Amino acid sequence: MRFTKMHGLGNDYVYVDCVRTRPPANPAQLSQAVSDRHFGIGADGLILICPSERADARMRMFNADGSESEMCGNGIRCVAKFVHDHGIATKSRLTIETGRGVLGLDLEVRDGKAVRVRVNMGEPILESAKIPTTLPGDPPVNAKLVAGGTTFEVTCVSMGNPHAVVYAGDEFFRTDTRDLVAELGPKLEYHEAFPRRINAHFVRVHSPSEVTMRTWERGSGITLACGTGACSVCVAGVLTGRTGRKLLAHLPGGDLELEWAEADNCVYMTGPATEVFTGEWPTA
Ligand SMILES: N[C@@H](CCC[C@H](N)C(=O)O)C(=O)O
Repeated sequence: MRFTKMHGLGNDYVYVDCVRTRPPANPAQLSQAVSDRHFGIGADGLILICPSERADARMRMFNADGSESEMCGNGIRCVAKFVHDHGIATKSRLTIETGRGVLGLDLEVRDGKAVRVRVNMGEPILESAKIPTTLPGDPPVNAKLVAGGTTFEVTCVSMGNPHAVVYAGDEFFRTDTRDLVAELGPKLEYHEAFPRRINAHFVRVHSPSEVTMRTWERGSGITLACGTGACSVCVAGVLTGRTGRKLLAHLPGGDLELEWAEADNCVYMTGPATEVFTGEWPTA
């Protein structure tokens, strides 16, 4: 099986062209195998680029544990780059079908290759999270819950896939002694309030237009960036009055530009997409 390793801000996936080659029989199992950083290719998961009747291509994304997610923000930028650079559709405006519908993308092309992509990530979904306790006076997306013995105030936003945003102290950004994201991220992911599990983001606000965030991803653990997560942080910032509609998010792997547009209620995400190498994965 031919594959291409790509990343968006270090959020890396193995991409397989299923437009021109047969799709893998068991993508969940394949994702676990290729993602293994010691015995596989090494990745946060697997993304299949498939034919679509409604868009230029369709993506299916699998986390490193084999679970399938509805969407991947860093992944969709790389899918667009692959579709463009590898000649599936050589336009600078593309549509990609995802688990949350068809999304539109604008590619910045240099020397024939897409380098940056702006994605219309669609409207945030705010009523999807089922949370037992809401804070008095807060919208239902805000909740207080206890995970791993720590009380969290979370803001839940779905971008097709579920996210919990926590405004956290400096201790969540230190990794020299004890990594609280590694310790408490999984407790939030598997919290009983989230029957479909959740992606957890720990955010420090610098100004109304700038944050730093770290992520614990559902099904993949700590990653260097999460695109849908950064969109949820942008929305959560507006909902909680902490940040404005335009946001620069610093993630461990680099920066994303975000905007929750008033005009159409959609979230726009802009960031890079990078191809690393191609190879052959042995199939039985
Ligand atoms: N890294 C992604 C999100 C991948 C899916 C996520 N782990 C989930 O299960 O929902 C992104 O860039 O959005």
